[in-house]
Amino acid sequence: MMNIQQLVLASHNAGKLKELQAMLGDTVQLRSIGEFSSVEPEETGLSFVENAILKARNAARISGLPALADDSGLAVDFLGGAPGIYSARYADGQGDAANNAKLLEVLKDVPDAERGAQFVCVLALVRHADDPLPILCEGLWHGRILHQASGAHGFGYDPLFWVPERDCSSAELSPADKNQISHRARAMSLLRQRLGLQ
Ligand SMILES: O=P(O)(O)OP(=O)(O)OP(=O)(O)OC[C@H]1O[C@@H](n2cnc3c(O)ncnc32)[C@H](O)[C@@H]1O
Ligand SMILES: [Mg+2]
Repeated sequence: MMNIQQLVLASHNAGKLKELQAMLGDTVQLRSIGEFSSVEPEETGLSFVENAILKARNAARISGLPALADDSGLAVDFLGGAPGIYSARYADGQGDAANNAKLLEVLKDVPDAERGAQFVCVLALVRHADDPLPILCEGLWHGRILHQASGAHGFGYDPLFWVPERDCSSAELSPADKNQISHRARAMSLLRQRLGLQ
């Protein structure tokens, strides 16, 4: 298939870069789009897929390199899938702590049985900015929203996401453990297969 040694990661999120680079190992060098531009494209799509493609094309255009984008988020059952594609902007751009505080507040009277949620990750890889056939891989991770934050690893909503198969929050998992079972790990495993990396 494709022989990719260097990819630009179309993300300004340091947590994603760390996780994706750890999953790819030495086979592929991920360069951050931050090396080329500090301007973040507006995520105007209505789906994770559209936003991932939009970010990947933008990064390929700016860098001249093949580009990988990750569009991800948290879909809460009780909220009909919100914040979903708006997860990063849930508290109007005030950042992770504000997003988490808002989610806890909105769910404060909701019992455990109705606190189901899934992390979603879509990876999009384009060979160049106008690639007519982006490679798309998705991963889901099912869990539940805790009543309070717990754990210091990871990023974003990790302290609020209870992982049933490990009986702890995803911020209590070691980075290596999270990278084995997360939504991002599942999407990356599919991408590695598509690229012939395993
Ligand atoms: O768009 P880029 O530049 O990649 O960075 P971003 O942080 O804005 O990324 P998204 O637009 O994809 O929004 C993803 C949101 O979902 C959250 N999120 C995604 N994956 C996560 C994970 O593994 N653990 C915790 N939160 C996660 C993340 O914190 C953001 O609030
Ligand atoms: Mg974003």
